Amino acid sequence: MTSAATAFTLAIFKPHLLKNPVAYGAVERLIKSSGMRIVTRKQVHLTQPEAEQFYRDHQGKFFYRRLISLMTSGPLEVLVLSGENVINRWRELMGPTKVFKAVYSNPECIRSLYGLTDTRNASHGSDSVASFQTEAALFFPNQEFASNEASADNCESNGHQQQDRQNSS
Ligand SMILES: Nc1ncnc2c1ncn2[C@@H]1O[C@H](COP(=O)(O)OP(=O)(O)OP(=O)(O)O)[C@@H](O)[C@H]1O
Repeated sequence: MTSAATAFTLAIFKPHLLKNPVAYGAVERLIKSSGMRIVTRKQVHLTQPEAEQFYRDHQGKFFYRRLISLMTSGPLEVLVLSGENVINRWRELMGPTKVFKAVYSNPECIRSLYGLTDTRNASHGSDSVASFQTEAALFFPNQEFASNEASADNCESNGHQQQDRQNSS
């Protein structure tokens, strides 16, 4: 059965979040308790050209170099999440881009709890369906993400298998 309400987003746990097992576990629990599903996930260590491609829209901004430096500083985890209105729900869970603002406006959000600076703000989330499609094509070029419950569920088990393979490699 096709569900128009099922959607996808691409989430990234930035390198400093991955290095903190307590924060990593807490964010994972937040995702699960919010009802979003983890469709697939993998850890990658971006090269400089890959990070520059991912953040090409920010080229020239004052924080661009430090952003590329952060995103290439160690492994990060990329996840595809699914669920109703998942783009907005994940962005809400993350909170505002700027950690200082996050702390005051939403003390329970991920960036408030685990962000260190405006750049090292713990996580990323697609901001639109078009962004999700571009980002998913970069990180999961051989996977299709179909908007129906059955394929999301199938993908979830595939995702665990993929994670298991990566953990064992
Ligand atoms: N003013 C800033 N100072 C320092 N770093 C910034 C600033 N604005 C954005 N960044 C960094 O660039 C990333 C991308 O910025 P963008 O404006 O797209 O924010 P966002 O949509 O909230 O975050 P993301 O795209 O990572 O989900 C941010 O997550 C943050 O790491």
